[in-house]
Amino acid sequence: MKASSKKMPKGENLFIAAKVRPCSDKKNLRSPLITDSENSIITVKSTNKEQRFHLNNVFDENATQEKVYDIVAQPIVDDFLGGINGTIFAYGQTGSGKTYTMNGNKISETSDSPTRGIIPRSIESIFEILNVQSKKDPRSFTFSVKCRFIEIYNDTLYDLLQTNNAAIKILASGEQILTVGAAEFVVTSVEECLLHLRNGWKNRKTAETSMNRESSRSHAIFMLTLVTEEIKGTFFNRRTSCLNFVDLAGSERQKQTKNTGELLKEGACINQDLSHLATVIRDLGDAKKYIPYRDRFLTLLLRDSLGGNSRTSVIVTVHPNREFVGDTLSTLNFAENCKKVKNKAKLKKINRL
Ligand SMILES: Nc1ncnc2c1ncn2[C@@H]1O[C@H](COP(=O)(O)OP(=O)(O)OP(=O)(O)O)[C@@H](O)[C@H]1O
Repeated sequence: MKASSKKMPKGENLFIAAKVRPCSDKKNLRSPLITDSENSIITVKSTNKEQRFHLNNVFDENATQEKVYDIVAQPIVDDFLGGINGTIFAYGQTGSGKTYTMNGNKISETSDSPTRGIIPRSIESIFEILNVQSKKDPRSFTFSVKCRFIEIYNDTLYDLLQTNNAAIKILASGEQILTVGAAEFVVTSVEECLLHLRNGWKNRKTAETSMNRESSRSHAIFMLTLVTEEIKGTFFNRRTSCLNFVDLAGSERQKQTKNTGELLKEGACINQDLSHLATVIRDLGDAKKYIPYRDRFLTLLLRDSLGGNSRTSVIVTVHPNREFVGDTLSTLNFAENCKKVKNKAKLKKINRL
């Protein structure tokens, strides 16, 4: 299988898209956002100025989940099948549609549901392509897919696939980032993989806040590892690649959320992680020599996805309501900084028989 970069610009830069969710308040029709999807520009009108952001893609509030998948995720999935690591992550303020974009409208949606998100669509595409290849050539092509699912909650890592939701450790060993103690399951079909995804999602920490009825209180990372073995003439080709789907918790302003107690503590931890992520992205954009990945679990886990051996797509989600214009600007500035980050995705070498 060949790695390809269909629809994604050649080169190593991160692919950055913005998505506007539908307005939550029908009376609030004076949205400060103007989307020009044809030219991939989003403009924010605040009190007395206009700020334009030119990204790789801009999806307006009518964009379908299928379109978002085709542009943001399919090229990364194709490369993953060809042996190249990939990451797709969603970033944005609380309630702006990250979980909707990554997973869908509900935890379990059927395979014909138009609202299913990037993760189930990617899983379907991966197994469809692998099964076609292995049926065509069962003696010379074999594959194995494994999945893990972890969350970072209040500065601790948990395994979402273990019923006791066990705490796990993260270790940086040379080029590798290891999640020690995380369960890893072999999955042989779309259904099996989706079952783990849904079970893990149910274990994820969420809570009702004033901004979102089911707000994620943790960063969730669903990880797939693929090993393919192919014999071509006198060549034996073994490739390993990882694909991470990251649904970050949303940034939140205490003034707006009015959270107290545990929710306030969680919010502070989420904001610290996101602020450190923004620092790492800025430092990478400025080509600094030392990047402080190790200072937070989130950035350590994403080390390869940001400035490392991976192809990465970032989808920033924004709310069209005027009251959130400050958060929208902050999210789009984050997107603007991501544009400067360069990755160095590598394909492992072919071994001769
Ligand atoms: N494109 C969309 N179309 C229809 N509904 C949407 C869309 N995007 C988001 N929503 C709805 O908006 C609400 C908030 O979305 P979601 O939970 O995905 O936000 P979030 O960014 O993940 O929030 P948090 O950071 O608080 O977890 C949900 O009820 C979701 O169904």
